[in-house]
Amino acid sequence: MSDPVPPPTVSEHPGIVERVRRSLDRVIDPEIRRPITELDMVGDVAVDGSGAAHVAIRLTIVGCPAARTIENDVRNAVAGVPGVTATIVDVGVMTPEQRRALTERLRGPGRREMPFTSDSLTRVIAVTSGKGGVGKSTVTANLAVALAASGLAVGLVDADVHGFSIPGLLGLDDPEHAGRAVRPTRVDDMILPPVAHGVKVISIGMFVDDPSTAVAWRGPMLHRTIAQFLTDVYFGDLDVLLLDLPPGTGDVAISVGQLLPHAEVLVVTTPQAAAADVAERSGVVARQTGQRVIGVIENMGPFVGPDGSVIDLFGSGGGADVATRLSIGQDAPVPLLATIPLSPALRRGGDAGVPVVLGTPTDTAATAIGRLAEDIVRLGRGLVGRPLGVRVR
Ligand SMILES: Nc1ncnc2c1ncn2[C@@H]1O[C@H](COP(=O)(O)OP(=O)(O)OP(=O)(O)O)[C@@H](O)[C@H]1O
Repeated sequence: MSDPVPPPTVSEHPGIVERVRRSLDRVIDPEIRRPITELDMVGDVAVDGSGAAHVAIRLTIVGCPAARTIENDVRNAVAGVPGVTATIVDVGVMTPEQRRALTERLRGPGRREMPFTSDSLTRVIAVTSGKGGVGKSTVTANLAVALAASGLAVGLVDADVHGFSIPGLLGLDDPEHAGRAVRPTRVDDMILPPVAHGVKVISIGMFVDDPSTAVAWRGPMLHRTIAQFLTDVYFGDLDVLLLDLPPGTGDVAISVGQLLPHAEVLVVTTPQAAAADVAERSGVVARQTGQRVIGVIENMGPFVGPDGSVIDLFGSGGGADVATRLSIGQDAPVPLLATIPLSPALRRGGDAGVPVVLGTPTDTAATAIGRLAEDIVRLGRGLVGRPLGVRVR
């Protein structure tokens, strides 16, 4: 669609068109997370004799889900420019050439490559567990949100293909289709990850109509999917990319090990001795692919009731035990980074799609996860001579 021919600029406010344009620097595309002026989404801008500003906006695709937000933000930004009496926004769509130019600019020209190499400034942290149901996804979702709340640019890949739960935990359910996650926006072959609580999220659950579909996938298909998540999804510049792996030592863990051999690994376990045995195995497999286990998280630890009574459902000591065992064979000891207690608020927050670190930040599980996030930032990559990879914006 071509931009409308602008009316003449009013003369009694010299430079007003430039000021209107500059005000649009503050309008951020909610999916790409960059100013619309940088994304060539602003077409002609003019101000007519009555002081009405005419702004042409080019959306990436027809039916862009962010259209309403962008239009409102444009109105608000332009309304603040002295001399502007009204704002008329003409919303159009980019031409295929403009769209191609945009995707090339964001991703670089030519063949798409995996941006998360060992040279990249993004810290890649894979979260694994031995057994299912130990709260790995709940902890990962909360950790991602806590890191984002501290000012970091955070991405989260839900690689738990057989039991994807991240969209639900972060409130990314499709309001129109019960049991389905929201669909990501596609700009040509570039996928824009939905953003929840400041975290850019991608999950297999966003691509399947029937949640049981993914369960049937074999190794090569899973590998291609994870590889595609890492190359075709536009995460932009991230400080931290978290991956929620499926429990155990299956195909996905091995693929992630091959695709991201420099990833740091967090192992989640419960205090139970039986869980500790299998948790250790996932850490060992991660290490075999070259990844480094940076810590153990013990989840579902003792719950202290309001009357001070302690409910010790899963016993104790599992986390410390895994940390000790994984320390053997690593040049530095593996720390037990956090003990997160059993917490009804943590469970409720997950069910409601509002992570406890935001919904009930004073809850003991929330404070434990908050400290975990701080420790992870403080630990940096932990490798001497490597860039820290963490940048507070
Ligand atoms: N500390 C906790 N206190 C109370 N409930 C918890 C806690 N951690 C997790 N849960 C609950 O336990 C259940 C399992 O959690 P979650 O789905 O995160 O586990 P998981 O390890 O990712 O499982 P899987 O890998 O098999 O998908 C959820 O209902 C979650 O709300």
